[in-house]
Amino acid sequence: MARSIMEFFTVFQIKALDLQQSLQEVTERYEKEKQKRRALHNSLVELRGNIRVHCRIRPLLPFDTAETVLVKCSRPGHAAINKTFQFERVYNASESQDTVFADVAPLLTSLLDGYNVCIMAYGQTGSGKTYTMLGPQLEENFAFSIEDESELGIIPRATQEVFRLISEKPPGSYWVEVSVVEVYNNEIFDLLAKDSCGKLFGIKRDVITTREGKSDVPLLTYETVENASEFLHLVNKGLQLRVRHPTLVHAHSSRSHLVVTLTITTIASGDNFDNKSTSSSRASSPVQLEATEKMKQVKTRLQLVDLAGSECVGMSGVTGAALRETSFINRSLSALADVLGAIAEQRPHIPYRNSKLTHLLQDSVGGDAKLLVMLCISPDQRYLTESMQSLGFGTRARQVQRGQVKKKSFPVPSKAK
Ligand SMILES: Nc1ncnc2c1ncn2[C@@H]1O[C@H](COP(=O)(O)OP(=O)(O)OP(=O)(O)O)[C@@H](O)[C@H]1O
Repeated sequence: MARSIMEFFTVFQIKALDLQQSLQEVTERYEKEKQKRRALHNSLVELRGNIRVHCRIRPLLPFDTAETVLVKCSRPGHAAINKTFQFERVYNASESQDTVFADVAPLLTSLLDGYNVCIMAYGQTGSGKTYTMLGPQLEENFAFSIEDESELGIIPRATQEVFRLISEKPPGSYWVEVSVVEVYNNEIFDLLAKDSCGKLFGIKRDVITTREGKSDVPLLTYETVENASEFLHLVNKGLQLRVRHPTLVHAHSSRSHLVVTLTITTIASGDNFDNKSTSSSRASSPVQLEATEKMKQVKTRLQLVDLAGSECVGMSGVTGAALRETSFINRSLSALADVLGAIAEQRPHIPYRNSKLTHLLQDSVGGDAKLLVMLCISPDQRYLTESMQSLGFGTRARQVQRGQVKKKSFPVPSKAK
């Protein structure tokens, strides 16, 4: 009896020790994870110039880690692959839209602090770009489902977060405008333009370079939105005009690049604008008045980009018009890679104008925006070549050294003479 009680206590002690150990392990792991998240948060807020790449992968191998992707493969008739890719963050299959967004959210704080921000999804067709940026699409049209909030992608969540952050600021100090554009067959379409009956229909627009060297789309429709649901409603309507086409790889393949832009205008308040200097430089003419009013505003831009997927024609089995679309998609994506290559090599000429996509994204890719690339990788071993290409694109993007990102601030008014 005494022996079995002793045994019981020993077992109990060991169990208690186990429990204590695993509790300690869990706490340590939790602390490590918290530190990592804090570091990621800080690095996003402090992002200065370089491009960050996060990789969303429905795994090639079960042992991809939080920062590395290991591709290891031997196929008969092919050279064996054993390659490791390093990114700022790698998401595995079990990581939710919530987790992905939690890593993106700090960029939105930067947006209201005066930085331009661009988040861009890149990857092979069917790899999850639209899912990551918008959420699951409805079958009947291109709209995304807003029923299940946990499935919402970066675009709707980012808008909710922007409006939440604005609600914490003094009323009337910010306003938000939205534009929705698709680049299809190397043409730009304004998806919020309306016909004479007020019905949305995509009007062709052009992209130009302004005298200041910025890219601009004259006559583009900007709609003012006052809350996230107005925004979602508007974007969903615009999305129904987006071109899609079934392919052998993806039944609802996007055939165009989608660029949703939120322009935030910050109105100067007593804190961020020197009222004394304004009164000393009081406007004496309409031109001067307009100039003074402009000085009281700062515009920052959040560009959210769902690129069309790179595609191997042999795999997607497209013919006719869809084949033409594929050729335009692949050409514009290689123009994007060329631009990154030229920036990386610090060439004097950056070929932005080789495609409408790069011309449109010029200010975000080469300019002063904080840029995050969400790399999406297909889980299917059949698409290994395309996955390797995407992983290579992400690696190149990380090597690009850009100029410093610039914070927009209110200009200091010159003193009146
Ligand atoms: N992480 C994920 N979890 C669950 N489902 C996903 C995930 N990523 C993608 N999917 C699903 O996979 C399918 C293809 O995804 P999606 O439409 O986002 O691909 P895509 O990269 O945008 O393709 P394309 O470039 O051809 O438009 C969709 O049905 C989508 O809901």
